[in-house]
Amino acid sequence: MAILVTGGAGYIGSHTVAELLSRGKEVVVIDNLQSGHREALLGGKLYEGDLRDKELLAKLFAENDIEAVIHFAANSLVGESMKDPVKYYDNNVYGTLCLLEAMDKANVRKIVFSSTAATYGEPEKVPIEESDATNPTNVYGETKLTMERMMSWFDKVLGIKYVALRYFNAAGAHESGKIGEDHRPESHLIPLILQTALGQRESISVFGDDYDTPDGTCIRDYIHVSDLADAHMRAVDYLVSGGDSNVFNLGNGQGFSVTEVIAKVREVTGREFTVVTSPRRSGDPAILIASSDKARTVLGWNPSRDKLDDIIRSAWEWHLHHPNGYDDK
Ligand SMILES: O=c1ccn([C@@H]2O[C@H](COP(=O)(O)OP(=O)(O)O[C@H]3O[C@H](CO)[C@H](O)[C@H](O)[C@H]3O)[C@@H](O)[C@H]2O)c(=O)[nH]1
Repeated sequence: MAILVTGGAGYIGSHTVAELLSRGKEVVVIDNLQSGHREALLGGKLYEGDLRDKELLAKLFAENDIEAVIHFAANSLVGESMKDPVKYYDNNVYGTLCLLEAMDKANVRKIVFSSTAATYGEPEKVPIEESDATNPTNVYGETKLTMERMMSWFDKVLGIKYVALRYFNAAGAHESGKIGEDHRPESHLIPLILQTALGQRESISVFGDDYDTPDGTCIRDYIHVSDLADAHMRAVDYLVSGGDSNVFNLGNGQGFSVTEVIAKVREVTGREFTVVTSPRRSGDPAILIASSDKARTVLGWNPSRDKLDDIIRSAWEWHLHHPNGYDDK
């Protein structure tokens, strides 16, 4: 039986496909290649198309014996979501509805999917636990929370079991050096600093140095993308072995400030570059740190690449050898 990976050509999706393949699993991917890259797929059977294409989904489920679904396909830019909410509700929420409808028709009743720390909004306390209040401060986070709520009703009414994985800040690249992060446009901190270290950007902007943190810059919990991929394997195994619907945070439980991340990039790359201070980016909480105790206890997840050093080293390898991302074959 196969695992269906939606959005399998994207950043976290492609690392999860690589992990599934290395474990000898049969993999089917659906991706509209809007932000994903064909070259990011190290294997599997690709259906190029959109989740909202009900005919394509029906064909995919008819042609393959799907055991469980791992659902990544979504738009995930906070800023864009505040300019174009229609796009986010349509692709993220309606796309998920189409997927759940097709799963029900095909009698596939297990789904693991990407949720986000953005479901919490401004946290009440850190580290954040899954039982803490969810008050998204942007459309992107709201659509992901809506997807979680939909899943819980599809469980109650139709018996579709789900695991929602709330990622904190995904970073790093695959150890093979073959796949890594390539967003267009890029908006994430670590790839932007690495592009600056490569000389592709004039400077890196620090968005705000007057936060209530020790050095005044925002603190985030960076987690290696391959550790995220591993958590997806565990979540599928958990559902296959009869686990009930559940929500898990995925982070390291350790926070690093923007200034600390920049210092680490200088250390790892040995390169000098210009850093400028810019105004705060709207909607950025000062500190986001996960409690991942639940994932550790219930899923047996133990992120091994838990040092910022490993994350930045692997990302630097990818950027050095693919300065133009997947355009460099
Ligand atoms: O040029 C930059 C880019 C980012 N930052 C700062 O670096 C930190 C990390 O920013 P990212 O954009 O890399 O990540 P976010 O924490 O904003 O976003 C992450 O969490 C979000 C939810 O909170 C979404 O899930 C998103 O996809 C995910 O990358 C933030 O404090 C941000 O202000 C800068 O100082 N300069």
